[in-house]
Amino acid sequence: MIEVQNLKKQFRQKEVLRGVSLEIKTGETMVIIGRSGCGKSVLLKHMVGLLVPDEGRVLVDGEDISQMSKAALYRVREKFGMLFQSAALFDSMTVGENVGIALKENAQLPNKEIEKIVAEKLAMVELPGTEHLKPSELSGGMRKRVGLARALATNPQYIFYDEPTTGLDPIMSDSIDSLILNLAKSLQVTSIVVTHDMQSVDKVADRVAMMHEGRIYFLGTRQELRHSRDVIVRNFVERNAYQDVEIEGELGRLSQIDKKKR
Ligand SMILES: Nc1ncnc2c1ncn2[C@@H]1O[C@H](COP(=O)(O)OP(=O)(O)OP(=O)(O)O)[C@@H](O)[C@H]1O
Repeated sequence: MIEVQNLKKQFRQKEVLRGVSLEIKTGETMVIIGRSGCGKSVLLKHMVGLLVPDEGRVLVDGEDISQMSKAALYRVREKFGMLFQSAALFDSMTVGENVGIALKENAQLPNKEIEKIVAEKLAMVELPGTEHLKPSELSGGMRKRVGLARALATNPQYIFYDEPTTGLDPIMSDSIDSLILNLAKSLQVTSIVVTHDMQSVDKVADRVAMMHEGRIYFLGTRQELRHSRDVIVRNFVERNAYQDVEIEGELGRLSQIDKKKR
């Protein structure tokens, strides 16, 4: 279980997290949504110990990772698999080498064993037998799958996905969502997914946390999200980004009229 408690983070003058609290239960898929720049990635980075909070803390299975030593954090991170937005593959290495990199660095396994695990993980992401390819030979969707196979290599308990479907066409996005769903079921991992993509929310989320103005504004199941009558939630869900601009424009116009009257 991951417990985020009253997390605050400021960059220069900008308060990005203003007291975020969130519990992610073992085995669930939590999807974090919110408008661009609202702090989703910053929250995710705190959860994996890449950022240190100004206030508050993050507990992973009861251990506070916020102030941990590097060595202790390294041990906790062995529970994590991370799929970053860009998939972050090394272009000079083959697919097989990319997937096996953590096993080579940490586990000190014999090469034959590493090859076996790499083949198994590539099969899990439906890319069997692609070990010899170079990342430059892959499509965007395939790169994400390889990134996911690499995240799975060390048998993580928690998988973090940062915008897993961004930049992919709808069919490719859907197949990545299916994969997230299948892995969550078959491996019983806890998944944390940051996304803008409402199709993904509908497909994979057990619960949804929507961030707004540095806090968790909505927390509930995907059905509750769909049925919410809250204007800010509705705006996001219906992708009605223009409405905010219209409201702001309208308020600006009204305040001008008000000034003239005075
Ligand atoms: N290391 C940093 N230094 C300074 N500012 C940062 C840093 N990391 C993030 N920010 C700022 O924090 C805010 C939130 O960024 P974040 O990447 O978490 O947004 P996001 O919700 O993930 O957006 P998107 O959906 O566009 O990826 C932004 O204004 C960003 O510029």
